[in-house]
Amino acid sequence: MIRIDNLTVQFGAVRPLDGLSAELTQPIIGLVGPNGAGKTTLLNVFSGFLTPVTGSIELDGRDLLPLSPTRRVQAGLRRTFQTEQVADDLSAWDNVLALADHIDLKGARIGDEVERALAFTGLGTRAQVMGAALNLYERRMVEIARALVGHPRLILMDEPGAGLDEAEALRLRQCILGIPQAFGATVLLIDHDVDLISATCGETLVLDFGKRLALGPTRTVLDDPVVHRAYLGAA
Ligand SMILES: Nc1ncnc2c1ncn2[C@@H]1O[C@H](COP(=O)(O)OP(=O)(O)OP(=O)(O)O)[C@@H](O)[C@H]1O
Repeated sequence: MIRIDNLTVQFGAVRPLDGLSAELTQPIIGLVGPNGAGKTTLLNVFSGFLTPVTGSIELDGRDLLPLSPTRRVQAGLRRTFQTEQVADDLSAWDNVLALADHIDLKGARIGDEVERALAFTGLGTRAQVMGAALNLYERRMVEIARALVGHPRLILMDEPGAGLDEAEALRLRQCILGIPQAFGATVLLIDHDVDLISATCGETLVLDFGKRLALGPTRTVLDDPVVHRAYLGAA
């Protein structure tokens, strides 16, 4: 369970998040809104890249914001990025293993976890391929595999579907859908692909100008005329 309370981020006169509060309880949660609504800013606050001027975030009852970014990783917070962070000169295996630098898993156990994460994301046979030789879809899956290592509790995904073709988007969808059961983690998913959000997210939070425009079951939220006007009509 994620509890966001009165979160405000300010850059000069701009407030990318403005008094945002929300309780999120589903295993897969959508985060949508028009360009500039504050979605990535919210992920940056979760990760510790940004400090809000007010507010708090609790993950399963634990106050997240006082923790350093590294402690957040140890507490089970994971993230994939809009521009994927895969090192070209490391194999898929070593790219995933890199997360071990931030967690307490050592030796054989970390190897087992890397293997499981790569197999789950369909990269089992690509483990020794260098990052530079992986295609866009495979690089996205490496990012997701990295997020699955070391008992994740909350995985933040920033537009994992961007630039994928239809078949790849479908495989991504199946992967995301399987994460809560296979790894016991919640997924908070930003994407402009409404089909991906609809197919995966039990609930969806809609931001507009840094404020909460809607929150509820995904179908209800996406059918809301206010959401349509602010977001879907403009998408
Ligand atoms: N470092 C910064 N300094 C000043 N303004 C910023 C900074 N980062 C973000 N903003 C502003 O905050 C607002 C929210 O940006 P954010 O990237 O969170 O939106 P978003 O919903 O993720 O958009 P998109 O869908 O385009 O990725 C925008 O108006 C943006 O210009």
